[in-house]
Order: sequence, then C-alpha cells, then structure tokens
Amino acid sequence: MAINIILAGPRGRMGYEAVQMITNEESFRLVACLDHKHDGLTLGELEQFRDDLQVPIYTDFDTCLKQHQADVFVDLTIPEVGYKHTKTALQYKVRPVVGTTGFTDEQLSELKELAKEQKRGCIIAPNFAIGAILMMKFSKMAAKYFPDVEIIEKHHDQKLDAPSGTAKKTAELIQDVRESKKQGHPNEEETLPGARGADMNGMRIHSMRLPGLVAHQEVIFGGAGQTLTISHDSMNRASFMDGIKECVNQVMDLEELVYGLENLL
Ligand SMILES: NC(=O)C1=CN([C@@H]2O[C@H](COP(=O)(O)OP(=O)(O)OC[C@H]3O[C@@H](n4cnc5c(N)ncnc54)[C@H](O)[C@@H]3O)[C@@H](O)[C@H]2O)C=CC1
Ligand SMILES: O=C(O)C1=N[C@H](C(=O)O)C[C@H](O)C1
Repeated sequence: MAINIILAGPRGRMGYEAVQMITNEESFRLVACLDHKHDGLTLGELEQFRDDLQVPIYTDFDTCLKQHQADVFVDLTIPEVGYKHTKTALQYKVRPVVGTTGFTDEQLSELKELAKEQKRGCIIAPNFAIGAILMMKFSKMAAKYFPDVEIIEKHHDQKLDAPSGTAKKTAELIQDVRESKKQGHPNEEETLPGARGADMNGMRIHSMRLPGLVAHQEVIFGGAGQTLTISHDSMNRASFMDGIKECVNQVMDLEELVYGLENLL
C-alpha cells in the first residue's frame, strides 16, 4: 500500500526537489500540497512543475486535512509556519517529517509531548543528508578527546535561521560528551561584537552566508600541537532526498517524536 503524503512548501528549493522525489517513488503518493498562495490550483498549473501533476494546493491546512486522508506530512517551509503545521498535523494524527529548521527548544518540547499524547510518530531532522549525519557522529566521537572545538557553518544567503539547525544539533551532540568549558583566553574581548561567534556552553559557532554556497559545515578541534577538521558539503538539494525517503518510511512505525536522523540510522 502506498504512503499518502501531504507536502508543505512545494515551490521552495527543498520543496521542489521533494516533489520530484515523492512523485518518482512508487510506494509514495503525493495527495496534496500546502502553500501560502495558489489555493484551488494544482501543481501542474504552476509554471515550474510538469503539467500532469494533478496535485491540489491548499492554503488552509485544516481544510486540506479534512479533504485528504494522509499518512505522513512533510514540512519544508519556514520556522514559525513549520512549527504550527507540525502541531496541526499531530492534532489530526498525521505523522510529520520535518526538515524545517529554527524551532526553539520550547517548541521542540511541546511537539514531543503532543506526539506522545497522540501516540503518533514525528521526525524532526535538522539535516537529511547521510554524510552530514556521519559528520555529526564523528564530531561527537572526537569531542571526547578534544574538548576545544569551534563550528563553522556556511550556507546560501537566502537562509533565514542562524546558526543552522545542523550546527546546533552538532553542538548538542558534542555537549553530551564535553564538559561545559569557555574557550579561548579567559580575558579575551570582542572589539567588534560577534567577532567570536555564538556561544553555546562555551563552544563557538560561526555562521557564514554567501551566494553560491548550498550547505557546508566544518567542525574544527584543537589540541596540543594539532587540529582535526571534520567537514561535510552538500553540493545540491538532491543530497537530502534519501534521508527524507528514509524518514517517511520509518515514521510510519514510530509512536513518538524523534529529533535527529542519527537516532534512526
Ligand atoms: N533538514 C534538512 O536536511 C534541510 C532543511 N532545510 C530547511 O528547510 C526549510 C526550507 O528550506 P528552503 O527550501 O531552502 O527554503 P525556501 O525559502 O526555498 O522555501 C520555503 C518555502 O516555504 C513556503 N512557505 C512559506 N510560508 C508558507 C506557508 N504559510 N504555508 C506553506 N508554505 C509556506 C514558501 O512559499 C517557500 O516555497 C528551511 O527551514 C531550511 O533550513 C533545508 C535544506 C535541508
Ligand atoms: O537552509 C538550508 O539550506 C539548510 N538547512 C538545514 C540547517 O539549518 O542545518 C540543513 C542544511 O544545512 C541546509
């Protein structure tokens, strides 16, 4: 039996790629899309999609959920909207797979509680690329031996949230094995605010935004007389699609919220 999917954000960089992946996958069926425009049209009526994509577009999620029996809801939008969508999907007992980043810790806790109450699977994955998951895992391994670490994440200049979800997740994983420690000289001073980047329990995260970039991260560890750099580059958004596929399949068997694809691989 096919898995029926509703996708939010089909016209976005990730959404467009996800439409191609879902509609090319035999075991998936794209039953509807959610957008903030084009209510009542189908994807095929929009310029960027194939004419034969007879997938209806809704601007109101409640209406969409009442009209279509969906198993999984995929969100690739913006933080504020993605959070509201995820909550609504869970209230309708539809399983969310969320790639949207920038949720607060409070929002994540609230959604975790809701998924538990509703006994519905929900996956929130700051990064769907397998290479990025390995980069995070390797960083956690290295942090045991190198407590001094700085993260540099580099993204395209249309990204809304900083630091990236991946950088925050990496720092959280490192934090599991690293004691809180303020890095750099104890008396260091920023003569330009922000020069040392964001501070997460003494660990520093630097966010770079430039046209031409897609999604890249370096985790640099420093020790006596040596540095270790673990890096990952997504050259295009196809790099995230296998991860979304995996999450759509796995969320069907979950009854709680899982934050991070590293917990499922
Ligand atoms: N987890 C992962 O592996 C990845 C996550 N992302 C995240 O995915 C999200 C989307 O990224 P991009 O596609 O690059 O952004 P984008 O800006 O290209 O697309 C966002 C889409 O959201 C849509 N949108 C805005 N408000 C909406 C609403 N009320 N209802 C429905 N749709 C709405 C916009 O029309 C737009 O098409 C971001 O949060 C980004 O950080 C991006 C790449 C990989
Ligand atoms: O906005 C993006 O592009 C990306 N967002 C995710 C993040 O915030 O970590 C994943 C990837 O880095 C691409």
